[in-house]
Amino acid sequence: MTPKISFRNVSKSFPLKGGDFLALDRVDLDIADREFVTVVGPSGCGKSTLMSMAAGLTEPGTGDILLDGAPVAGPGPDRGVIFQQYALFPWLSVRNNVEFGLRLMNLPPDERAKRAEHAIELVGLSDFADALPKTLSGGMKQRCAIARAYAVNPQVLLMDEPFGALDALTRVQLQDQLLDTWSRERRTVMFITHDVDEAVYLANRVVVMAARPGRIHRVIDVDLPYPRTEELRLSPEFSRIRNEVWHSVYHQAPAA
Ligand SMILES: Nc1ncnc2c1ncn2[C@@H]1O[C@H](COP(=O)(O)OP(=O)(O)OP(=O)(O)O)[C@@H](O)[C@H]1O
Repeated sequence: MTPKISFRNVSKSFPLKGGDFLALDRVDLDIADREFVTVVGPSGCGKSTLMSMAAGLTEPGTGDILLDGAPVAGPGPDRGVIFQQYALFPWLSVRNNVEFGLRLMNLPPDERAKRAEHAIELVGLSDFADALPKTLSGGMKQRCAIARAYAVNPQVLLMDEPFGALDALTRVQLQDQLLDTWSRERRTVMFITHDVDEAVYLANRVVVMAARPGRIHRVIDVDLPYPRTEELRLSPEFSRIRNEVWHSVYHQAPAA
């Protein structure tokens, strides 16, 4: 089956004074349709650059990035992008923030309203649909950002440290919320995080990257059932995979 997203021999350099800096070196990765893949690795290993290329916001230097087998040629409504900073419009209510992306799709107003309503319900924000972002907690703002991405009905969600700014408890709650949303309306997800527990809890597979140059170090299968639960999080099987990921992040041999 054609992978949903493919990185084929992707390298990327950025110009630096006195020469180029190789940020990503020959990355090969296939992500299957409806798979949940998390990406971890040391700071500067190129996680955001990789995701930005899948989003069509950054061009690969060499190699190919394919979506359903066709080259990515810029951003598109088939990919929803969610960053750590909530990127909500402060003057718009939750409902209007969620509807914003739909306006660009030229949908009739009643269809727009219906879709926004559904996405807001999906992330559990129905009681706050008319609230302004400044009255919401960080977790609620991020749920609003997720609803906005979902409303456009993208096949792929690209999430760059979306819970990075949240406290530990809110973060865990949003992980459950995201998995609940994903299990009800499954999309292909590529999710970047610095948090090894989060990476294992969410994913089908964890991609561990290494730095200097940025590259894929290991891909670790998370052979644990969904729904993921607190019990599972505290289980020996979870610990085993978590330790394996932790070890491969923190004890990387330098590149040959
Ligand atoms: N536009 C740019 N110009 C020059 N260098 C860049 C640019 N974007 C990224 N880099 C460099 O490429 C490398 C990878 O950056 P990237 O942000 O992708 O890493 P990351 O793994 O997401 O880091 P972090 O975990 O700290 O967010 C870094 O060394 C960074 O300085």
